[in-house]
Amino acid sequence: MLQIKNLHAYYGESHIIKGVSLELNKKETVCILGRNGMGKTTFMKAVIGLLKPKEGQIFLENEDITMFEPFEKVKRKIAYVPQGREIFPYLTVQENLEVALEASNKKVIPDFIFELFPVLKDMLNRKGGNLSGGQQQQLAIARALVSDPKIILLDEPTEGIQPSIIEEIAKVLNILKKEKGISILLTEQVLNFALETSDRFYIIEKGQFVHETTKEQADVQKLKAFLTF
Ligand SMILES: Nc1ncnc2c1ncn2[C@@H]1O[C@H](COP(=O)(O)OP(=O)(O)OP(=O)(O)O)[C@@H](O)[C@H]1O
Repeated sequence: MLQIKNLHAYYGESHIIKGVSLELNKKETVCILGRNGMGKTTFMKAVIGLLKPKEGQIFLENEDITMFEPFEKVKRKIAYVPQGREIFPYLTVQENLEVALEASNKKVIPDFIFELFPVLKDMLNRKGGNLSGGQQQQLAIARALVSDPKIILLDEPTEGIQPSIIEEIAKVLNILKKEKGISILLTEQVLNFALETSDRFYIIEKGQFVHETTKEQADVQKLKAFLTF
């Protein structure tokens, strides 16, 4: 459903993403694994349109969306959860979710969001900035779900989060895929989380994919070696 072909992205003159291609199918979770600074965030920014690719193409169900602005991609049901969450710290949980509501055509926050993240229901009046890192990540995913996406892009969702909440987030991602039919493209450094959630893996090094495998065929030791210095 999402096809990325020979994508190149730059910061000014710095060539960061160097000809990356991948396919994300319906009801599939694909994970890009890589160490710090290998280009995961840059790749995600290029896919959602915060950074315009210099070369290559992105197709959503055969429509070329390469140069679309992020809001146009959101309209086409692609949601993005950035690294660091970027929730509004001075708005309450409810207000954070309502901001996303304004951008969608819904009037109320769908109930299933609170079924997935009961903790958010208990904290509706709490300021986003007063939540733990894990709760903020849950809020960020919840906010992405308000727009009823077909595809979710998640940039390092486990970063700075305690293990029990990582486990909860893994469960939610699996529910979203299996029960809601959402396709997920994520970046990670935490291999266990990736193995729990993802069907296929790409290893990124210096802006290029250097290894690709399905979960069934994955050599876990090899994946681990790519992630350690
Ligand atoms: N705004 C920027 N301007 C110039 N270079 C940048 C910018 N942001 C990142 N880079 C460089 O691009 C390269 C890839 O960075 P990127 O943030 O995409 O990596 P990453 O794999 O997401 O790492 P991390 O896990 O640390 O976020 C790094 O060499 C980084 O220094």
